[in-house]
Amino acid sequence: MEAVHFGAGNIGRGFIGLLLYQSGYDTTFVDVNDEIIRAINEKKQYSVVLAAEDKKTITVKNISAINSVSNPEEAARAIAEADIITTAVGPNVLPIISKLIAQGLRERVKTNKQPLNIIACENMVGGTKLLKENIYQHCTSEEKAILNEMIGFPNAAVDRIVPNQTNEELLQVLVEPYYEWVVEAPAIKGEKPPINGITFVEDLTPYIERKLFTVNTGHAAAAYVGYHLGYRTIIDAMKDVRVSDTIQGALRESGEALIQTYQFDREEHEKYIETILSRFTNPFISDEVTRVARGPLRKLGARDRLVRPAVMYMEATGKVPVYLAKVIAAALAFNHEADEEAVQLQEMIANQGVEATLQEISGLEAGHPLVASVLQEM
Ligand SMILES: NC(=O)C1=CN([C@@H]2O[C@H](COP(=O)(O)OP(=O)(O)OC[C@H]3O[C@@H](n4cnc5c(N)ncnc54)[C@H](O)[C@@H]3O)[C@@H](O)[C@H]2O)C=CC1
Ligand SMILES: O=P(O)(O)OC[C@H]1O[C@](O)(CO)[C@@H](O)[C@@H]1O
Repeated sequence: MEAVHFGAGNIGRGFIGLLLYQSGYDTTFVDVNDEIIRAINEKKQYSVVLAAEDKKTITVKNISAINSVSNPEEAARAIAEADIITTAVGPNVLPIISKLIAQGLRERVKTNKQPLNIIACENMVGGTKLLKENIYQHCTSEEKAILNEMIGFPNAAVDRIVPNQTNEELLQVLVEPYYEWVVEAPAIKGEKPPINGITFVEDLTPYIERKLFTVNTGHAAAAYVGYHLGYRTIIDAMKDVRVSDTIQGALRESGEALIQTYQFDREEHEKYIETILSRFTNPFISDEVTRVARGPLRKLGARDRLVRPAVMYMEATGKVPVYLAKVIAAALAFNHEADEEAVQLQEMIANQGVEATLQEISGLEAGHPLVASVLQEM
């Protein structure tokens, strides 16, 4: 079985590539980082190390890589022949890879009548849907009609903490042992992809929202408040009671929103929160606050991990969140100079003020009580 995976980064190598290998796929990574691409083609394998006491190491084999910028024809050919396509490139890159995928699918449908599934593994609601919409922008109506029959675009939720890597061996990846990959079954074309480790569900919405508004909301709280207080790593930030109190409060608020919206069992949800918090303090992982805080414009978006649970909380309880407002305020203050979105955010604030900036990024209308609550925390 042949897999094409876009993005040979932390999640690409440390999570999706690993599971594809363990399920019997030969994987072609498509990326733009020439150093990584050359290393994959030269070594033809890499190690995944589990961040736990025994540092269990798994060797991932049967891999190759293509540079989509210098060799788009070869990448399109790989897409045409693939049995599964996955991505872990970041939400902002999905529109960029869509033209190449459309080109590959156009070649594919001329000769290959097998159904194919494309799964975006990104931290967002509706990642594959967004990718599909972008692919379809490059297709004619006739092509879209054919793709509708042959290509499945299931949305997915992926959960595994993979920090930035500082290993001597370039391709080696350190990952937390925990993982969860949930895929919506009804959108699949043909047989379900035989990937060990995927949980197929009928309705993804509760799963992705529970994950995004617990793991990622809590992690973002640690990162933004931790950065504000001068911490470099998540584990150090978590030791500060001002950070841990804010996380607990933010997860109580997002938890209330999730429980009331999706009728999750309260006790089960509290256990889920505890598991998540213990993952943030894994002593075998050193995760930088600037990695977890990366992309504040995206993270302050209407459907992302801060504003959406805050609005859901207001809809569910009629109250304005306090702790989520604190985290949104800390996110607005994120001014890390190496982060393009943080620089852009600070320019927006300097030019038009905090209130107008928050409204523009989050889509909250003027006079929204959440905006007032955030401004109080600044
Ligand atoms: N690192 C983590 O713990 C987790 C990350 N995610 C999600 O996974 C996605 C990837 O994140 P990471 O692996 O951490 O990022 P990363 O930065 O380590 O990897 C992204 C990869 O995409 C490549 N890329 C960039 N532009 C490209 C293009 N035009 N074509 C092909 N490849 C391109 C980069 O060169 C890089 O190798 C994001 O959506 C993230 O939110 C989800 C769960 C956990
Ligand atoms: O990958 P993003 O969306 O930029 O955000 C970082 C977040 O993703 C993760 O990498 C994994 O879910 C977390 O470590 C963190 O909450």
